[in-house]
Amino acid sequence: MKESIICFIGGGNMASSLIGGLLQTGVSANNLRVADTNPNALASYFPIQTYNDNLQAIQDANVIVLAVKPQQMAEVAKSIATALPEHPPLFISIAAGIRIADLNRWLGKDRAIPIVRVMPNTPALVQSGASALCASTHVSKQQHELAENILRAVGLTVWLTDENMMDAVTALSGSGPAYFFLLMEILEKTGVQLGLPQETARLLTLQTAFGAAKMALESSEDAATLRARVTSKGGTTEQAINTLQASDIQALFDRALQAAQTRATSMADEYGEQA
Ligand SMILES: NC(=O)C1=CN([C@@H]2O[C@H](COP(=O)(O)OP(=O)(O)OC[C@H]3O[C@@H](n4cnc5c(N)ncnc54)[C@H](OP(=O)(O)O)[C@@H]3O)[C@@H](O)[C@H]2O)C=CC1
Ligand SMILES: O=C(O)[C@@H]1CCC=N1
Repeated sequence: MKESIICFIGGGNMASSLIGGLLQTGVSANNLRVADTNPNALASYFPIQTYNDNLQAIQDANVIVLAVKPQQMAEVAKSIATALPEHPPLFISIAAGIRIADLNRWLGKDRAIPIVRVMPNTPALVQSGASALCASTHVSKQQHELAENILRAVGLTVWLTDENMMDAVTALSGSGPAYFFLLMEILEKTGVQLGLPQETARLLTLQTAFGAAKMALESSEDAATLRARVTSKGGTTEQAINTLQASDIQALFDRALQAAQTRATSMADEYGEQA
């Protein structure tokens, strides 16, 4: 990965998290590029080369990370196709929903293009991302390792052989940080309502979230057991958990993640097949 030139097309929220995370891990700024409709804003954040011309940005790149919105992907990929060399570089797409087959058709028409579809998440910015990766059959062993090295530099990686699982991953870990941030917002607000100063409620919320995640990651016990250890019989936690379960919090999350997964699948149809 050290010598590879990695070019991001689209420099929004997710690309910025990946770029920031890669820079933090020691990837040289000389090896990273980003193209965006508004490159000036990015140039002030990151010490890397920025472009407003995608075709100029991809010249000599070993890896092209497609990081535009799903609805922009067909147009962007078809335009890049016009400038691809005989031996195309590795493409990494992070777009929700967009299928490898559609990307290959837009990028290569009938020729095979090495594509790894990835669903990362924004904690990549602090090297704590979670990414699922799925490779097209045209990805070489070296390119497979390259994609793995890029994403592993910013967090956990898991490989999927069944691309159909990517929409479930999107619902779980792609969107997942937002669920935890929402819970943090709720806990902080409720703490204030219970009489705590705002900053105290904020700090206690964040440290509790961090501590619970760290403990769950480092423990050999499952989340249900760790929860039971907090829940003293006849105590305070029991009251809170009973209240949450009386409103069927499991059913609520079932519906929420189902809705996210369904949207990922519908985006694939909306912006893929017919695009
Ligand atoms: N945000 C997240 O947590 C995650 C996002 N993703 C995926 O990442 C992708 C990007 O999402 P996100 O970063 O949130 O979206 P953003 O809108 O923040 O980023 C997309 C960027 O691409 C730019 N852009 C638009 N058209 C072009 C073009 N033709 N050429 C170059 N750049 C262009 C946009 O500019 P402008 O604003 O001017 O249009 C914008 O800056 C999506 O496909 C999403 O599904 C995946 C996992 C997590
Ligand atoms: O909300 C979205 O569509 C993107 C994909 C996963 C996280 N953000």
